Amino acid sequence: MAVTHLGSISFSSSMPSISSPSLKHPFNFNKNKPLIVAAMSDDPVREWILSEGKATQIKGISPIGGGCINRATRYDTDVGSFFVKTNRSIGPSMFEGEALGLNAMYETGSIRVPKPYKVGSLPTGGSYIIMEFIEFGASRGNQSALGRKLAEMHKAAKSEKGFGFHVDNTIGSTPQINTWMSDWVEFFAEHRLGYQLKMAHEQYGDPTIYERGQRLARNLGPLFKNVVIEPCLLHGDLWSGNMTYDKNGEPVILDPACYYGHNEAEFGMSWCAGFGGDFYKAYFEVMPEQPGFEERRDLYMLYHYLNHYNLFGSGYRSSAMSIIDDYLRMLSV
Ligand SMILES: Nc1ncnc2c1ncn2[C@@H]1O[C@H](COP(=O)(O)OP(=O)(O)OP(=O)(O)O)[C@@H](O)[C@H]1O
Repeated sequence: MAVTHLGSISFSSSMPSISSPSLKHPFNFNKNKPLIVAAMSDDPVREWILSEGKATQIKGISPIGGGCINRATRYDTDVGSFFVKTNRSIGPSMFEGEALGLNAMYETGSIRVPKPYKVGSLPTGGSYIIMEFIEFGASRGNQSALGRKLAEMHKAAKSEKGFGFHVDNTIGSTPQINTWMSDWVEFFAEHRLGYQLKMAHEQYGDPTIYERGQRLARNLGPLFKNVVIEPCLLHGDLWSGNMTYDKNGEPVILDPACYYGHNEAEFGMSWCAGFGGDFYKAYFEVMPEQPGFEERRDLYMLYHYLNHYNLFGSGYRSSAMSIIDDYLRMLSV
């Protein structure tokens, strides 16, 4: 099994090495001392919890429902609980992307996110991620706190590399390309809209949405007039299933598809996020609304509608198509 070092966090995996200088290992893993894994343990999750996790006893293991893609489990130990997700068929790259995203958000010290501890391969194939277990309270809570803390995260984490992320990750189970680019409009046109449009064309043989969508993607410029766009750290998949509150009522965000992008792109899933007036008011107090925000709302939703079309089929096609047609009319292209 190859060993990947991500700055000072270490993930055992078969993936090539990637680096992210901001990452820190929760248990003071010594980055100068490579982790040598002679043979893969039969149960690497248990092994990690009982070694680097510092537990001496696992008191209980229980399944957690709610996720669609992975199996989620709670491990209760004498040093507290751990949250573990496993995937029986996909290698560790998906969880590495999740861990890098969680860690980047965690490091901002703004909104609460579970701290990632470990990613690795399973001996039977597949992969796992171990992270901090968070005791949840109500699933709906203070919207102002959510808006303010999300904006604080956007404000705190800026990228010097431009728009993109350290690794490609997934949005749902669709690949999300995060190759760094210096221009946001080009990034969004190519890696967000362009990628999904190509997928729809290949998957469904849908030249209409492809051609009209590409025409829109080539003509986005006027929608960004007089806007200063900084690469902010985005959760990337912020809908109600990925937001909750801890038992103290603090907002928590989970299961990210992080990248550095235009902050407004964070609202692309707002059609199933339940953001209300209090949320936006608090958000804009920290990250002021920019000119043309309302005109760009649908554009950012389009990416996610296209992704839903690609993931779940034709039920989402008409939403995507009508957004594209409206913009083509508005922009006269
Ligand atoms: N750190 C955590 N601590 C406690 N419970 C968690 C934690 N992270 C997630 N959960 C719970 O576990 C469930 C499954 O997690 P998650 O949604 O991340 O799974 P997934 O299969 O990767 O996601 P999805 O299929 O929704 O994309 C969630 O509904 C959530 O309630």
